[in-house]
This record gives sequence, C-alpha cells and structure tokens, in this order.
Amino acid sequence: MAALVLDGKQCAKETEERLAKQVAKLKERTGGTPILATILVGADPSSATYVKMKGNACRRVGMDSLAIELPETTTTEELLAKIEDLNANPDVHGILLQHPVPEQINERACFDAIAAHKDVDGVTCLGFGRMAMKEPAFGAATPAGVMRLLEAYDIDIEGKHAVVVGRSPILGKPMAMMLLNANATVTICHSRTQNLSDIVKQADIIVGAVGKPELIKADWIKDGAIVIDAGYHQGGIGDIELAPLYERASAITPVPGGVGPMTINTLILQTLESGLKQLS
Ligand SMILES: Nc1nc2c(c(=O)[nH]1)N[C@@H](CN(C=O)c1ccc(C(=O)N[C@@H](CCC(=O)O)C(=O)O)cc1)CN2
Repeated sequence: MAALVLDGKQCAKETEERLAKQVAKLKERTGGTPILATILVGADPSSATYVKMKGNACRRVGMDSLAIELPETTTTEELLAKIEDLNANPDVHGILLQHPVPEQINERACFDAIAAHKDVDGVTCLGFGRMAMKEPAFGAATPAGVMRLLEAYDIDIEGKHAVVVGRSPILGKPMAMMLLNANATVTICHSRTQNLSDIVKQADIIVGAVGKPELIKADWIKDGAIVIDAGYHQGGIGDIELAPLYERASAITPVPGGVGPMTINTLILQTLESGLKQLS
C-alpha cells in the first residue's frame, strides 16, 4: 500500500494563509508588526540561505525581520552583547541565532542569552526544560514542526514505539521529549548505539535526526511504520533511505518538502505568538 505523504510544504502554505490574517488583525488593533531578528555569524552558504528563507517567510505573512550579519571572526562576547541589545529592544519580538556558529563561539552560552519570551526558535535550556515539563514554552522549531505535521494529518502517536536517531540539542533531544509528552514510548539512538539496525526495526515511528545522508537504511524499517526524515543534504536527500519506503510505510515525510518547510513555519508561528503577547 502506498504511504500517506506528509506534505510539509502544503501544510506550511495553508498555515501561512491563516497567519497572514492574524497579522493583519494585530496590525489593525495595535498598529504594531511582529519583528523577528535573525543573526547569521559567518558566511556559510547553507546557513545564509536558511536565514534568507526565514526573512522571506516573515514578509509573506506581513511580519518584518531584522537581519543581522556578523563576521566569521566574531567572539562570544561580541555575540552576547548583540543578543543583549536585541533582548532590550522593545521592537524585536523574536530572536533567531542561526546554527552552527563559528567554532570559537560558545554557542550554548549565546543560545541561553536569548530572553525566554523572545526564544521563538526554542533553543534555550530554559525553554527546553519548560517544554519537557509540559509548561508553556516555545518548542525547538524542527521537532515542534514535526509534531504539528503529525497533528495536521491526525497521526496517532499514543503508545507507539518512536525511535529517534540523533540527540542534538535543537533536534534529537527535544524531538524525543515531545514524542514522550505525546505518550509515545521513546528510544533515542546515537553515534555510540550498538545494533542500530535492530533497534530501528522495532520502530512504529522512526525519526531521522542524525545529520548523515541516508544513514538509516530502508530495509531496517518495518512495513507500516511512520517515517519522519528531519535531515536535509545536498542532492535533496535526507537521513533515511526514503525511496523504497513510499510503497511500504504508512506515512512518510518527503525530502525536500516535508520537515524543512515546517521548521520555518513553526518559527514564524511562534514569532507571531510572541508578537501577540508583547504587542497586546
Ligand atoms: N537556529 C537554528 N539553526 C538551525 C535550525 C533551526 O531550526 N534553528 N535548523 C537547521 C537548518 N534550517 C533552519 O535553520 C532549515 C533547513 C532546511 C529547511 C528547508 O526548508 N529545506 C527544504 C529544502 C531547501 C533547499 O531546497 O535547499 C526542504 O526540506 O524542503 C528549512 C530550515 C540547522 N540550523
């Protein structure tokens, strides 16, 4: 049986139409426009593309973005000072620090310097902890986007065995916690996991969040599984060998057009939520 394709591009487009109406109403009511500050450090071409896509998505729904570009040689102290400026700026409602930053920078310290109420990308330890405890918080954009996509297609998670391959702070770890909070039984696998293929074979839901092209092979995945690929690599491939799974999975996220657009869409949605709180 052919898998249900979880079309993130379409889901994001439909959400943007709804968000544009909400932004217009907010402007009419308060005269204010939500603003996302984006920080790009260095000149990595992929990061520059993603930041540009985020600014464009803001504009499509009528919000603004403030693009800050810092040189490759930026120090932790300089970046912290910039983040403090943005925290104190009442015109900025959300702050996005594009990952990865150059290696001389303490990325964790800089993420954690973002004020909780402006952490619309869900990267702070405080936000992670609050999310994990089911307290109000902005979720990390990619895993929160995955959860929204599953919800949009009424995919049942409760009681399922979810295997998350990857444990990064802004993807694998929060993904596992969000699935746990949705009552899945969760296994997290990583680079030191032994018998990865045996564990993946047990998955009702498999999430590729490891950042290695097609590391997860199609023949490790059982028939009828829900296949979520959060990877994106040159040549339009993800972390999972997807092609054979379109015939065997029950649901599948394509690459491109699956999780990626939901990442940006979630950032925009959370920026609007932050703007609504701060402007109202
Ligand atoms: N601060 C953050 N940094 C990074 C994040 C993040 O969520 N927050 N995620 C990734 C990169 N990323 C957003 O920043 C991202 C990657 C890919 C896509 C996307 O839409 N991909 C398209 C294909 C794009 C193309 O054609 O090149 C798709 O999958 O359809 C969106 C966002 C690392 N850094």
